[in-house]
Amino acid sequence: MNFKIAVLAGDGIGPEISVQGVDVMTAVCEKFAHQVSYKYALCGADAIDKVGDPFPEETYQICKEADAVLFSAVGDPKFDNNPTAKVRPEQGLLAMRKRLGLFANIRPVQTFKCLLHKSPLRAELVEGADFLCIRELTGGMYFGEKYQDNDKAYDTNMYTRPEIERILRVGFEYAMKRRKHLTVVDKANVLASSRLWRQIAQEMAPKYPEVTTDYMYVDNAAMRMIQEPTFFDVMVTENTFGDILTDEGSCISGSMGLLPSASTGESTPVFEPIHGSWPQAKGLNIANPLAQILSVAMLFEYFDLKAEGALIREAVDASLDACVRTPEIQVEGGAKCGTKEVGQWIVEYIKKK
Ligand SMILES: NC(=O)c1ccc[n+]([C@@H]2O[C@H](COP(=O)([O-])OP(=O)(O)OC[C@H]3O[C@@H](n4cnc5c(N)ncnc54)[C@H](O)[C@@H]3O)[C@@H](O)[C@H]2O)c1
Ligand SMILES: CC(C)[C@H](C(=O)O)[C@@H](O)C(=O)O
Ligand SMILES: [Mg+2]
Repeated sequence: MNFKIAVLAGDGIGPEISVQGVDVMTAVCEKFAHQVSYKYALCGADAIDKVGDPFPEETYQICKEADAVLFSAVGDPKFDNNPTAKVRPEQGLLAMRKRLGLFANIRPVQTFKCLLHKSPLRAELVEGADFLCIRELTGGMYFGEKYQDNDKAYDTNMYTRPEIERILRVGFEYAMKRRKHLTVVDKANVLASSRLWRQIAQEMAPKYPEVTTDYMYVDNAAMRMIQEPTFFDVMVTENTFGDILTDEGSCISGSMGLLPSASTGESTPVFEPIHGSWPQAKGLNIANPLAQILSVAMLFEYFDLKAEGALIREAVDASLDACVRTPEIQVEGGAKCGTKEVGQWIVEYIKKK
């Protein structure tokens, strides 16, 4: 392959983890004789500060022309603490997803054997948990009509049939490739939008007779995820619910810094950690780069380059086993490692293989 990669590092810990993702990408490309070139582009608060737009047109063009985007994180306290700011870093991320038509966000929730005790849940409970959350990414409340004044505000949770059908199809197809169990997560007992989701899912289910399809209210799903995470194989849900449930999912793995994702759809796919810019950790070399690095593994797998993805996963497992870990998942008495040390250990492992 001759990869053209757009790199959007963003804000907070974004630039630090981005470097590690790029270095891993380069190392794997060298190993497997792929060509790779990078174009760096502005987004988020950084882009607002520099050009006044969280997703400048130039960034869009760079993404559009790339084979894939390696995205890190956006967000800054100066906007988080100013609820009336009209231009916000997160709008850049949403604009990227919308303009690239990335309606399907694949968020795997997995456990690592040596990290089972790092979960706030009992190790025996999370052991073996391995599911995908398919999160709809370009619809719902995030993109529906909004209004805000000093006395009233609303967001509209709107979904159309084609939007629902295409994301459910992704859910059924992933279920077919996995353990053939799809859980449709909704709030159909209250929300009209959820009732349409459930109606369409019921229409589609007979086309996938091998898949066991069940329906679960989101409040129950939030409980079941920590009560019996091994219950799930593939869950499919709307934008807002998927956002919330996957942060919860990171507690199954043991850290927010472990969950990668792939945002796919009509145009250039984006590979991005599920976590944010963790501004408090900016520049401290403590952010876990594994969510970013595993996003690179998902990038290769998206292009059906399985050995490349597998090598990254092997290197990540080896780093964890060797206790080359960032502080939040380090063992007592373990070596002091940071973002760079973990990333570069993985790069060296790949080079030596
Ligand atoms: N995709 C994105 O760019 C994205 C996602 C979520 C939040 N945000 C933005 O990030 C900013 C901070 O939001 P937040 O504090 O709610 O969420 P966050 O994900 O940035 O941080 C929440 C907590 O998760 C942990 N964490 C996050 N990343 C980690 C990593 N790489 N390694 C280890 N631990 C990690 C930390 O304990 C942190 O306190 C806000 O501006 C928010 O809008 C952006
Ligand atoms: C920053 C925010 C817009 C974003 C989302 O809600 O989609 C983030 O939380 C995520 O999970 O990627
Ligand atoms: Mg989120």
